[in-house]
Amino acid sequence: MLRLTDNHDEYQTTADWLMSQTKHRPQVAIICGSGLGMLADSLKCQNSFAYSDIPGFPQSTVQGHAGRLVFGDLKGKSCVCMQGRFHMYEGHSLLKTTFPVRVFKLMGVETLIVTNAAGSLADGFQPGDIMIIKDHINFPGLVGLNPLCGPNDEKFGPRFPAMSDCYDKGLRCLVMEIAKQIGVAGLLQEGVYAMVGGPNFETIAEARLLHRLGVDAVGMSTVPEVIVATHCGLRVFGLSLITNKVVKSYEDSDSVNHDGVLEVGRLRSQTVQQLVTELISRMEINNNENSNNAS
Ligand SMILES: O=P(O)(O)O[C@@H]1C[C@H](O)[C@@H](CO)O1
Ligand code: HPA
Repeated sequence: MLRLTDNHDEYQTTADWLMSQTKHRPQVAIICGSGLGMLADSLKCQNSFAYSDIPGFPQSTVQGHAGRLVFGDLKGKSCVCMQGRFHMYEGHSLLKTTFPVRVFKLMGVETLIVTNAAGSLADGFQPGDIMIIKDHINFPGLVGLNPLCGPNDEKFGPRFPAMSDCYDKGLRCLVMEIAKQIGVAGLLQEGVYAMVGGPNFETIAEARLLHRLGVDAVGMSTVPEVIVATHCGLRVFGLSLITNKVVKSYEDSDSVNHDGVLEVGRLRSQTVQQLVTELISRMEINNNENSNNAS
């Protein structure tokens, strides 16, 4: 079993170090998926840190994940943006892949926005569509690979957290509204994201299985971050950029590759950025600066 040695002090040490290096006290955290690192570009008054300079932080090894933490202001809200996330297939434990989420909680963040690149199973979805995540299936979790395995840290949350409403409904409706107002509603979908372990893409038999199980989009990340965020009481919103259709037919000669995934990220970067910027601008924040109950 992958374990899992982090303790509360390790998160606190990293949070304290960051708060000693920046004046920003973020209310919103954004995790950028493959090829979506430009989400940090809209932040004003930036302070940025290479992951390699942050005590306790894991390192990004995947192309399209720059490995930088960017603090800044966006439309009156203080934000922190991860340009690069950590994946289980890189060799990190699941708890390590979610390390920043608890650090953000200790810094006072109350809302987490997760983004990813994903392949579509749903028949009506096209590459370039943007899927609001309504729910997820945690395939690694179904066989016991869950970031919450091991001793529970009650300071963060309960032993048995509910996951039936982890993607905030109010924020999902708000993004639908925004999409209509900025004229991109035609690109928007809503659906179920499934996490698989990767790093290989799916076989055709696996793709057919996922399709039958009701998966709309599949990827290799996000779910552990959402579980840890929900466990510690963060409000969560998630977007999948559909970068490819998952091949479901033996007759189909298409095949997916990471460069193609990054290319669709570049093509849709502006629209994703617009949606996330407007969401942050319009979302309500409790302004509970550093009044979290996890410290
Ligand atoms: O970090 P995300 O989930 O956006 O990355 C996806 C899944 C793999 O890491 C990679 C495959 O192209 O993109
Ligand atoms: N499968 C899994 N992960 C992915 C895909 C895919 O087709 N596209 C982007 N990330």
